[in-house]
Amino acid sequence: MTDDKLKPLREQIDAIDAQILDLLNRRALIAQQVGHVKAETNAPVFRPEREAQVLRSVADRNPGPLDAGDIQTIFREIMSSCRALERRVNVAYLGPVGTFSEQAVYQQFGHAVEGMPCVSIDEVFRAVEAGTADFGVVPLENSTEGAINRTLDLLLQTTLSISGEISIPIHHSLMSRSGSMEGIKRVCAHSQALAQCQAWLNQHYPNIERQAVASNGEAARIAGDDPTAAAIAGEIAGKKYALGVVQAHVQDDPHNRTRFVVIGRMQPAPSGKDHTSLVLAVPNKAGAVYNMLAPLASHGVSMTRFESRPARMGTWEYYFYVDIEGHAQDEKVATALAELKLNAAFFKVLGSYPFGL
Ligand SMILES: O=C(O)C(=O)C[C@]1(C(=O)O)C=C[C@@H](O)C=C1
Repeated sequence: MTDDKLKPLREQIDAIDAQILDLLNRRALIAQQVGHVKAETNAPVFRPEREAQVLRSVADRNPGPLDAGDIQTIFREIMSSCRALERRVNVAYLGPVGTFSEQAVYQQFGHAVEGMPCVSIDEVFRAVEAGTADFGVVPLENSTEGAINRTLDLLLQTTLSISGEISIPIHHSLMSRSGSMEGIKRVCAHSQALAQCQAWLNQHYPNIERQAVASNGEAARIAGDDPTAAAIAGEIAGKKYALGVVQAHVQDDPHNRTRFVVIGRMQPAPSGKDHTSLVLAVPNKAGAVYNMLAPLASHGVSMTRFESRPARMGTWEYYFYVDIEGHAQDEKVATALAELKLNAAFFKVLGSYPFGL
């Protein structure tokens, strides 16, 4: 009975799938032509501003019933596969596989990329600077724990630019081989993850040793090998090492998120909705920070983030990491930046890039 009703509906789905298949391949053929044009001029294959515009436009035009976010996920993968026909880009990230950094790579580039897990944030920068990887993805800040200082320090020194941002919800799970805490003597995780779960751990397992390891992926690997170790990590990492979930969502803040940035040698053109990241320093005198930022207000440029970091050596006391709305090529931003530069003892534009989706 049910099958009788399903048959004509499935026939309609089959017919539509044939059309989708045809259209996808027609799109891919055009992307291949784009690839040839780019190859002639050595132009970059990955164009974050164009991808952001396509994703915004499909979400805006989406009539439903499919969810706009789901439509974007589908189109991100379509563009990823089309891009891979032009050339498959390599993306270095803080490994091992199964970490939130890897998830951030796929959220930005789709799955048709070559992921290159690296052992440290330094290694990610080195791989991109040396040209071994086209892009890198590094964590910049966590909503509970604040800035990732190593990333800030390396952004100051590097010749690379920020070409994208990605925000990922961070849900930590406590996991072990058996899926229980019986016989568990230590809980392993990255120090940031231990910090993000400390109230929960204090309440539930105050007497179990906590061990900081290089990454949550590494913690999951350890727990996969050692029946007396549990790991705090994302469930993707847990699945990779066949761990059972003792308790999901053990992070203290349910809205915990990490913001990642994409680093590379290219500088995206304006997409219409962009952020620009800067590093500034001012001479150490009263009112200097206030004066430094005055051009932003006077030209109507909004500041979305302000972070200070000790300079450690040299003439200035602090570096200020500032994010603003807009692209460095937008007229009012360009004017404000030119004025900022005049007042600053140190001034570096880290990059302009599309708003994270
Ligand atoms: O428009 C381009 O430059 C393309 O290469 C096409 C395309 C796409 O599939 O839409 C693929 C890769 C780029 O990152 C942007 C868009």
